Amino acid sequence: MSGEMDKPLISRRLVDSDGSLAETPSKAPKVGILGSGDFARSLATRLIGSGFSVVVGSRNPKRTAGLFPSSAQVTLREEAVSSPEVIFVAVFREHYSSLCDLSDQLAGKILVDVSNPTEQEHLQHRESNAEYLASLFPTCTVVKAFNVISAWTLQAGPRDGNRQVPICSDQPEAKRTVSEMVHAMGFMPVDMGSLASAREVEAMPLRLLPGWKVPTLLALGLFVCFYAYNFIRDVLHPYVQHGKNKFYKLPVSVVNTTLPCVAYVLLSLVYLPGVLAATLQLRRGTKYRRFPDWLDHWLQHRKQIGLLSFYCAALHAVYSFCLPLLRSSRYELVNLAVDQVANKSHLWVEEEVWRMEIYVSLGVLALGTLSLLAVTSLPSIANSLNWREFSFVQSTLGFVALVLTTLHTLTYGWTRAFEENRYKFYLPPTFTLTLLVPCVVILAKALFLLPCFSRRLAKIRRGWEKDGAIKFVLPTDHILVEKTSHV
Ligand SMILES: Cc1cc2nc3c(=O)[nH]c(=O)nc-3n(C[C@H](O)[C@H](O)[C@H](O)COP(=O)(O)OP(=O)(O)OC[C@H]3O[C@@H](n4cnc5c(N)ncnc54)[C@H](O)[C@@H]3O)c2cc1C
Ligand SMILES: NC(=O)C1=CN([C@@H]2O[C@H](COP(=O)(O)OP(=O)(O)OC[C@H]3O[C@@H](n4cnc5c(N)ncnc54)[C@H](OP(=O)(O)O)[C@@H]3O)[C@@H](O)[C@H]2O)C=CC1
Ligand code: HEM
Ligand SMILES: [Cu+2]
Ligand SMILES: [Fe+3]
Repeated sequence: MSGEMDKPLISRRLVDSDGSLAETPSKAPKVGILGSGDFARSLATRLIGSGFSVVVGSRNPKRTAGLFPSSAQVTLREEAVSSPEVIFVAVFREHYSSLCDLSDQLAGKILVDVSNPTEQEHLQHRESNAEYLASLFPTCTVVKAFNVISAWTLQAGPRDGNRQVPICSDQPEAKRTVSEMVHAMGFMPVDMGSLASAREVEAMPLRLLPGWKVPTLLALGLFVCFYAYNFIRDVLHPYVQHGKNKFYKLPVSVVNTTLPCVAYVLLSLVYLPGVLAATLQLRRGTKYRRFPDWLDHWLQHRKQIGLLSFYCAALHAVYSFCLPLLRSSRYELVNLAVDQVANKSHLWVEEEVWRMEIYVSLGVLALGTLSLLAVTSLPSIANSLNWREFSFVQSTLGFVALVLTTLHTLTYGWTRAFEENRYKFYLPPTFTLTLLVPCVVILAKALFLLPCFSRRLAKIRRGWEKDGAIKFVLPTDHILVEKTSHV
């Protein structure tokens, strides 16, 4: 623990309440830590690096002292808590009660609860760890902070990973003191209100990409269905009907027929809810009524569905570039050449050449357009665009990508939908199935461009209502209002 870590991040300075940097008194403020585990060690190192002086309270200071930076004072718990005003409690919830012996010395001080419950603990206790700590020490002020920062991030400094530290407490003054410390350590304090929010703050590290669950399951479901369908058509059918072994197609060929279908269907599912919402608004003649829950949810998950579509499309492009490299395709090419030499024929089907040149070009253009959408969905880029620019890329260019993909698929499919020998076990070629939803979306969008519809829709979206005067009806369910999507 040398070098970088010893250098103060914001040396001997503290952040003033108004956010400006102010000189601290020449004596470094003293901070206490109870516990000598992984978190306590990282915290002590970071605090010292940020210009604080640290005193650690351990049940066994002799054993643990060697693990801390030399400038940290490691001592018995009773001794450690006597002078600092702010004391971090870096022990697990089940050991909080062991601190009760110290309650006299702790009276009037600020206790910072950094603990994280396990998922099971979180479900088991209705009361958050911080509130439990507050109930054990009624004479102290408890502040919840730092639980979302891992010991590792504390060690490595705030350059990588999450910089935000949610803070809550019932005492604004204590919250401000801890916020200033968070700031001085190079992190961003985020005020989460009173200690009643502690349960929510403690749930944060338990989350694993919640907005992605349904879209990911949807993509996986589509993948499995299309893969099975393509397997039956491209592998099982030749095997059963003609005794041909085409199992070599499983890793690349079948995957590369499946991925683009998933990408295409997902892309159309990004634009379908907007069409459904517009249809509902047209039918109801007002925008002041909530959409049904399923539609609302769907509208809110479009970003994730779109990014998954982009991911599958990008994989499809890479797989497609690899096709000529495959041994199977080289053998087929050589066999074809041998056949031609034997028959002295010259193979150049003009229509096939044009078809492929066009569909590959359209595919590349579609992927290029989708990349723009993906890039603008990065928060740093989205923040630099105004609302109109963002909606132009997301709504207009996204729709252009859907049209380009449809043309790509149509030129790829060409007349195959009408050739009888393309129907394996009476199953139509895969691309015909994927065209259904996108074509509905494109037709509906075209329909909404007709003056009669577009004018009415524009009026409705400006607040006009079918029944005459503009009415502003507050939804009965106030809590849900903020989460409601508006199209
Ligand atoms: C790769 C990729 C990345 C994506 N990233 C994001 C992302 O970062 N964030 C995100 O939200 N979505 C993202 N999406 C999803 C999608 O692009 C957006 O949700 C997009 O805005 C949907 O467009 P839409 O036209 O269907 O719907 P909307 O833009 O919701 O509009 C629906 C219709 O209503 C019209 N309309 C909307 N508001 C008004 C109004 N006030 N007055 C008049 N008419 C109106 C529009 O012109 C449109 O015809 C992404 C998609 C993809 C493929
Ligand atoms: N590790 C991490 O990345 C993060 C940890 N946290 C939280 O920090 C707290 C500490 O975690 P961590 O440092 O990883 O855990 P450790 O197990 O490494 O350390 C816990 C400390 O608690 C003390 N302790 C252990 N048993 C008892 C006991 N029976 N009675 C009293 N004190 C005891 C010990 O200190 P001593 O022997 O000196 O008394 C020990 O060093 C937890 O609440 C955790 O949720 C929060 C965010 C991230
Ligand atoms: C660099 C970009 C792209 C290239 C080079 C490309 C190339 C190809 C190729 C070679 C095929 C034929 C695959 C086969 O022989 O089985 C194909 C089919 C297809 N592609 Fe693309 N593509 C691109 C982008 C896209 C994008 C962005 C989408 C959709 C979002 C897409 C959707 C499809 C679909 C649906 C099919 C038909 C699959 C089938 O039913 O067999 N492609 N593409
Ligand atoms: Cu959902
Ligand atoms: Fe959700």
